[in-house]
Amino acid sequence: MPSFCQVKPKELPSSASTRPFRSVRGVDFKMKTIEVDGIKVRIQIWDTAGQERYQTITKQYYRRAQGIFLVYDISSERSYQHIMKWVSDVDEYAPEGVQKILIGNKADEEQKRQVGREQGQQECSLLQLAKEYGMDFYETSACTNLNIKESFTRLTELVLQAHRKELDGVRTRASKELALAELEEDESKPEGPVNSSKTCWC
Ligand SMILES: Nc1nc2c(ncn2[C@@H]2O[C@H](COP(=O)(O)OP(=O)(O)OP(=O)(O)O)[C@@H](O)[C@H]2O)c(=O)[nH]1
Repeated sequence: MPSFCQVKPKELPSSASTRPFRSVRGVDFKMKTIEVDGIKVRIQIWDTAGQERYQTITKQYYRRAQGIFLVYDISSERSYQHIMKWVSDVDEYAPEGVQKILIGNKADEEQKRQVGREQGQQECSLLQLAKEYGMDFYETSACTNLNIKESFTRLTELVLQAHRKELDGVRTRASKELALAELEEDESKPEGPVNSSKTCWC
């Protein structure tokens, strides 16, 4: 197993089309095209820095997010404990319907593992956390490509599903409002036949 890795952790496999990262302070940006259910989807990936000093900037990026990966390092108990903080930040700053996936990265570092895949029934066990917040969970490795494509595809699927539900909701509301407006219009019309001699100009 390599002790270091040249691959950026949130990168997708090279099979997807890419543009280089544009580095802003504390935030990296990348675009990818991936295929979900036979549909080509272009996604924007904002990789925000974890360090405290970038928090003011990075929090501003939560607002327009449709999907969020909460990433910890399986070889760092500390990074796992920080997940609760990320979760509360997401609750506070991200839009309500944002889709979330919990990621335990560096799965190739098995010999250094500090965070168990399943930590029994303990209150803050990994799966409990994922369940509590309704999140899917993957262990990934940017070194071996484990679950990288799968997790991006899943998050994209979740975002698309949520988007469809929202559109359906808008459509249903719009058609109900239209039906109501038509009903009101009908009710406001005078009853009985219209006097043609008064309305006809010919
Ligand atoms: N072994 C292993 N190393 C990894 C993996 N992913 C990232 N690394 C290494 O971990 C280190 C930190 O990676 P970064 O990409 O800077 O991590 P980050 O979470 O974006 O860090 P911040 O932006 O500072 O929050 C680098 O040395 C990477 O090569 C992985 O899956 N396995």
